[in-house]
Amino acid sequence: MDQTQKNDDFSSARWTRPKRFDRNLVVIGAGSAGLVSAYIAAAAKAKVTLIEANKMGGDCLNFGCVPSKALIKSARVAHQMRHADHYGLEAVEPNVPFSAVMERIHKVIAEIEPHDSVERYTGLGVEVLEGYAKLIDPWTVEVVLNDGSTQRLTTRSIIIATGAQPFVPPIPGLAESGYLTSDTLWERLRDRPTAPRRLVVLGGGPIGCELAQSFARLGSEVMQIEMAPRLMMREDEDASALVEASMKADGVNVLTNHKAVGCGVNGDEKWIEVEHGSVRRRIGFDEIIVAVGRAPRLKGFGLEELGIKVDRVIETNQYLQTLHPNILAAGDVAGPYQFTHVAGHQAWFASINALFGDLKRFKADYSVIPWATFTDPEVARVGLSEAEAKEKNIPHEVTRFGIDDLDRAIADGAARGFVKVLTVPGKDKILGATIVGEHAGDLLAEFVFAMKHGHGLGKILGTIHIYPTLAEANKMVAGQWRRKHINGFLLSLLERFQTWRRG
Ligand SMILES: Cc1cc2nc3c(=O)[nH]c(=O)nc-3n(C[C@H](O)[C@H](O)[C@H](O)COP(=O)(O)OP(=O)(O)OC[C@H]3O[C@@H](n4cnc5c(N)ncnc54)[C@H](O)[C@@H]3O)c2cc1C
Ligand SMILES: NC(=O)c1ccc[n+]([C@@H]2O[C@H](COP(=O)([O-])OP(=O)(O)OC[C@H]3O[C@@H](n4cnc5c(N)ncnc54)[C@H](O)[C@@H]3O)[C@@H](O)[C@H]2O)c1
Repeated sequence: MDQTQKNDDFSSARWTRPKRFDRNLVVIGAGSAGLVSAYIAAAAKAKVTLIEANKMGGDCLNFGCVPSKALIKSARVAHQMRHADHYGLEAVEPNVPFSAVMERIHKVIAEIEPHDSVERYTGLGVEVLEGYAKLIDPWTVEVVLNDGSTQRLTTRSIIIATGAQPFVPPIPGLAESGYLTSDTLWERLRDRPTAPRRLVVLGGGPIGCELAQSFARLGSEVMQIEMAPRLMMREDEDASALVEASMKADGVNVLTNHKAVGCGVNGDEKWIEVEHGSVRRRIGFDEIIVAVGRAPRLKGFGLEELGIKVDRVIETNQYLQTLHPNILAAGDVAGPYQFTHVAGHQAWFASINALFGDLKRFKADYSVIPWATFTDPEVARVGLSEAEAKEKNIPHEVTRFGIDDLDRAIADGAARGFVKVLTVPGKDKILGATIVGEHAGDLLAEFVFAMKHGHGLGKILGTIHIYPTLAEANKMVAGQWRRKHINGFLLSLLERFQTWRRG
């Protein structure tokens, strides 16, 4: 819906537009969306101010992608030590000084921090203010700086890039049980000598799965509670089944179809009550991580006062403009996806439309959006899943190659998973691809590129892939598609030709 067309009550005419502006652009939030927006604006020679209330780099660097991937790596090494006999070495039970694992995570964050730092962005020509921003009118932003002082800025355009935060469900007793979230766990568990002994992970989405598997591999007894019938509901059943089997093999006790209904503390013993059908039971734990989704940060900084709807995400049009066309939104706060690379992608549209929208606007393009969940095996997808194609009645053909048959995967002891490609019936045009397996997130790039640039499976088949690599799986699936579509008439002609040539 084009927000710029409606809601006269809050049209900009209600406020007095300054005759001139201090800045071209103010960006609120220095996470993935805000950093990229500010970077592009500075590159376009705009006077741009970036405001961050908490940590430069936002959730991805400080609480999300970076710490979780660093944790996954340590957990994977522990897993490999435990299963070293698969590679002809002696298997050993790893000794896990948990605080050292956490220290490494903080070192990794510190090593990446300079990429997103105040110094770097200042050097790029961005003015960075550390403080909390609030919209006063469609062209004025007030910042309460970390030193307690206040500053008011006037600007032609504003980008809201305030991100999202863990959603905490209203489960009775949860607050009293002292729950952890992705925002808090990296600090709260930092100095522990060992991983929590009994850990409940609430939620079976990407965060829940990545964390549950990692903690299990680092020695926790993990109970993962998911109210849906399976883990990773957004992915096809065959993909989530492989992940679930692998998590169970790692010792995660996966309880699907279980809804958390209450928590409590009896003396030193914390418990969570879960409901499965009509049966309720209590599970004791030492720590609980809540990972049941992320809610956009929408309230408390002036959006409501400007009439911008804040129900679920910031309502924007296809150009990422709110009902005030000079106020735009990007990243988790705008939806519909919650990924760092999508936040960065939206930032291009938001910043270009913010700076030049009155001359030319660009619609945010969501036609080819990839993502991966970094469980072991990884699950990566671009475009349609099989379930979505069926649900939307989209004609499609499925071609599947089992990675268990791939030379390099066999040599690496990683012979599991698949590449599944959906194509237009009778054509090689790719509608979607799902890869489950080692490095699936990296392998998917070829399909993302092909879809983005309109190349079909024929082009992938016609491309040399290095032997022996995991990437050959992409060529294999294309080869399988080709074999299904061989022209029978041509083949019989060929056979007759060869027979004739033998005399
Ligand atoms: C555990 C975990 C793992 C993840 N793993 C991945 C992954 O592997 N790959 C992936 O693509 N995505 C991953 N994500 C998602 C990814 O972190 C987010 O999609 C991404 O950080 C969104 O960026 P953003 O700029 O929209 O918001 P954020 O990174 O949340 O940045 C918003 C910033 O705005 C600031 N802010 C808010 N309000 C104000 C205000 N009024 N004034 C000033 N500043 C304000 C906040 O302090 C924050 O720093 C993960 C998330 C989590 C939690
Ligand atoms: N690798 C990645 O790219 C990556 C990794 C982590 C997070 N993320 C992003 O962060 C977003 C949020 O992830 P998430 O895993 O927190 O959320 P999610 O919404 O993807 O999954 C939450 C799960 O919790 C379940 N749930 C909700 N309430 C429950 C209850 N009371 N009891 C039991 N189960 C309950 C839901 O059924 C759902 O399956 C993701 O959608 C993704 O965009 C991305």
